Amino acid sequence: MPMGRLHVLTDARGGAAALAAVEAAVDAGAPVVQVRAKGGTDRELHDFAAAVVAICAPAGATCLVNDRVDVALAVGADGTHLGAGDLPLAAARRVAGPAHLLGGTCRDPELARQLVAEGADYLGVGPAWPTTTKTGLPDALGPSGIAAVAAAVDVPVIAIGGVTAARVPALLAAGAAGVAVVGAVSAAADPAAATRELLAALERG
Ligand SMILES: Cc1ncc(COP(=O)(O)OP(=O)(O)O)c(N)n1
Ligand SMILES: Cc1nc(C(=O)O)sc1CCOP(=O)(O)O
Ligand SMILES: [Mg+2]
Repeated sequence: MPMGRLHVLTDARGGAAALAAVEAAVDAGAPVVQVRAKGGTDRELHDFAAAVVAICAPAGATCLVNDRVDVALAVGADGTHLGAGDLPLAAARRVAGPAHLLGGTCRDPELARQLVAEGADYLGVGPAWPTTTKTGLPDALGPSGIAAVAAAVDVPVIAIGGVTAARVPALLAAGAAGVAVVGAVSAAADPAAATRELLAALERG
């Protein structure tokens, strides 16, 4: 399955509003949705992820689950995105098999190379710019930090953190294959229009 260039991450609170934004984004052509829900029970995460798969699958959109390869497999998602505190990428690969998409978060070329050696299909690299969506992140990498990682590996680099349509050209020029967003779609007054704007920026390059 080809890796889409726009990853729309769900509002971490989950629920009906998050699902409505996913539906609008997928209807507008978002190729990848990442289920990113924090703070709920395993059952709540499972049910939310299953609902996102049910939106993505008929539209041909790829569905990834953040943090939890077990939940991704249980709901029939296409892949899992793993961060520093999650199951190691190599372990997730052993559990999920070769066909399951696996992405890993990294912020420097050294970890990027390690994750690819462990079997990463793509890398999420950030924060590209400061973000209000997540706390505790290191300083923003800027396009030059994204470029350093993109030059080190041959898997797609998906830039994340403070991404807007206006910032897409700088990221593509840095070697990013695509972008991941939370606020730019989930917090938009019109998530479908916001998705179309991001897709147009990616298409223009
Ligand atoms: C595409 C993409 N890149 C990076 C991240 C961050 O993932 P992670 O390090 O697991 O942090 P949380 O998202 O769990 O807060 C991502 N989710 N997606
Ligand atoms: C979930 C996440 N991870 C990041 C990282 O750099 O690892 S930045 C981020 C939040 C991205 O949200 P927004 O598009 O609203 O800035
Ligand atoms: Mg995570």
